[in-house]
Amino acid sequence: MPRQTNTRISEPTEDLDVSLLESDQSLETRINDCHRIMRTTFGYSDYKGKQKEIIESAVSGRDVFVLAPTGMGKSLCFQVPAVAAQSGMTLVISPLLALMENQTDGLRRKGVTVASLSSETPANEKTEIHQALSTGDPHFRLLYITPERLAVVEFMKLLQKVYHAKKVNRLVVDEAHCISEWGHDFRADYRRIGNFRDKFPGVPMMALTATATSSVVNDIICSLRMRDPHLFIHPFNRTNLFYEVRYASTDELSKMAEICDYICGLHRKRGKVSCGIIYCRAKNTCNSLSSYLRSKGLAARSYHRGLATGTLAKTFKDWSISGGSDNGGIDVVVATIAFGLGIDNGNVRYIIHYDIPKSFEGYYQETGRAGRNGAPSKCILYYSREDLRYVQRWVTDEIRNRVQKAQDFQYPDPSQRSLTSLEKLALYAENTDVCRHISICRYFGEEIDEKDVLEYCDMMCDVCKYPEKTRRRKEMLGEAPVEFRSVPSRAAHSTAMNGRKRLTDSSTSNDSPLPSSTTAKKLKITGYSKPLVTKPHHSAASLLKPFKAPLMKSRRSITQIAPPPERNSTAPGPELTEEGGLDESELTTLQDVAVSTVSGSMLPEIDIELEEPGSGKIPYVMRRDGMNSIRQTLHGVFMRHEELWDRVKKPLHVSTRANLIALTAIEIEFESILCFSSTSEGYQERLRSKLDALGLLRSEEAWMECTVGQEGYEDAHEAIKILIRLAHPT
Ligand SMILES: Nc1ncnc2c1ncn2[C@@H]1O[C@H](COP(=O)(O)OP(=O)(O)OP(=O)(O)O)[C@@H](O)[C@H]1O
Repeated sequence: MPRQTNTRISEPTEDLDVSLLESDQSLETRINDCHRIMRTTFGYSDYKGKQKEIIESAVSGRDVFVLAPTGMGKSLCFQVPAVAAQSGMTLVISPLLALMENQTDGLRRKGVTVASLSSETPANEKTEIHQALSTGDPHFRLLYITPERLAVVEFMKLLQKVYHAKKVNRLVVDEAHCISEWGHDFRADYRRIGNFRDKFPGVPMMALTATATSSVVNDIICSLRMRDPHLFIHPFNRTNLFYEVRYASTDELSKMAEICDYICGLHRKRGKVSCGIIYCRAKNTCNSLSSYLRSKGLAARSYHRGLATGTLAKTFKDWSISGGSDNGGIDVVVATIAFGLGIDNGNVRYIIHYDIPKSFEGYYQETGRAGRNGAPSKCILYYSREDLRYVQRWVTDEIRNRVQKAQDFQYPDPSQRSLTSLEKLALYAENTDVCRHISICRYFGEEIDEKDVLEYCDMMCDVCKYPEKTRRRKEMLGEAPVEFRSVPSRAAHSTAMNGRKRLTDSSTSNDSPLPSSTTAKKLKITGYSKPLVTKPHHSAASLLKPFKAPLMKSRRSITQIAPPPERNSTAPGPELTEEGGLDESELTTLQDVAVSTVSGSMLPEIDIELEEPGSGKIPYVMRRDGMNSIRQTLHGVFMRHEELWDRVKKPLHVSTRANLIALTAIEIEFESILCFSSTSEGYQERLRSKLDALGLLRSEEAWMECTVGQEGYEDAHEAIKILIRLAHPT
């Protein structure tokens, strides 16, 4: 990776059309204006990191590439020149609406005129922005857009007007790693931003990211067609973050209880609420963990894409209230990666990864939400080989699909970077010898001599602070590390099994490799460890109690159970498709399901009744039918695959099984369907997808923890968790 960090202020390169630059003021005046704006508008007494040099380079008209750690203050690098310019606007491309909103709100509070254009912008606001653009000289200093906007012809025409009036000062690409197919957050529309250079020659560019390896940096520069960009590469190290890996069991209860204890302990120690984020891969895990934490008195809330936009906005707002629940806000957000990029709250004191992120970059980005005001903060990663194996399988499947597609359409072989990144994250987690700060920085290509460890870590990781303890803890992982293998490429397909090779081979990893000292300790990932069994924590007990199913009249009402039908009953339940879903011909409409359920003979008669709903938004009959459909589907699956009962790990009498299925159905209906539905249509939609997912219960994957991003499996696994929990009450 080019390591140019030269801070010289250079005049614009020859091929730039200088007449298009911000104003006719001298460079010195423009720079001084920036310094003034930094102090007056933004209220900072001084620059942070290389902000000054970056800003100076930008106003000189250069293309600029900024690679700086999370929380360094990258936004200021383009906001200050944008505000300091006497006229014209800066166009900012941002990947997430929440991120755009975050920044525009912040700028408005500082009195900056700013606009944002997205699918969520109200029609009247959109019209106003279009009108402003059509004048050729919009009044706003910054316009935030998503990359998709650059494909809107009408918008591009308006932009041409502004460009011809010489009022497009700069194009900024925030979170630029999204451009690169090798970046962890690739977005196809980002790839097309490069056309901007052809359409608007001479407009300087700035690309910023916190997570890019050398190949990603080069890819971004090429894709954007940046010209001789001035590179500013900051060290990745975040000295105020304490990194710790906890070698976790797959015993969810212990993990949840330990997390709860950690948070409560922190509150006690600091004498006040401490703000934090817990990252989970699956939405359902977010829901279970946040309910658990709430049951323990913490103000916790879930944040994931399964929730309504309004709910997410409120959660974000409440979480941003300084002092958390002490001041009417919330203490902790339990989130998927949807709560990631750009989340900027200086008070975040801890980040917990409940399970392994998909990539090293994702881990770095997410931990980067902590300690943004410079105060010490903790980052805890729960790691188990079982969990790693699940994610590995998922990432491998993704690559396999892409290899297949490449084969079908004669595309070049896809990159296997995602698997490499996951492997490196596993190496990081399994390592107990090398300082975690050093491991992170090395991953991003920094060359570090271990004797310089003190510059990187002042006892701010478990390896440096308590090496013995860390090593002992790791021993609990057992003797069966996980083996990583690349997916055979197209070329290798012909020689099928010869395609097996280690991912850390230079042939598959075109990024700066981890130094030999680390790679030498390559994981002997050869199989899978036995689950690590830790003693359930005392406070986990309450989690074993079934969730209250508020709409159920009483548990007593389901005790009279008619004998279930024989296994080869002549009244089978809905047929399952090859993929494990419900056959559409069997279940054309929910009404069909309901009728077959209620009048069908396959379900044991159990006297269950839901209580009349409080809000009454969803008709009672619909709810009852929905719950019965769930029962019927569960019943059908377990009848056909009786071996599944073995997985419940408890001998159950047939009547108890039926009872258990009924209780599970009640809870699923309430927790996963009703709670998320405000209209009958929404309810039916959710019910339908839930029923499809329940059909997957017969597949192996559904019983595994790895439900990452696989909607159906996530739902199926959630149902299993409910069933198992209810089967093992304390
Ligand atoms: N010169 C400065 N002095 C003090 N604080 C600053 C300065 N510049 C920025 N900050 C603060 O640093 C924090 C991080 O800024 P910002 O969100 O721009 O970081 P970032 O580098 O974009 O991080 P990420 O990549 O994680 O989104 C913000 O709270 C911001 O107010």
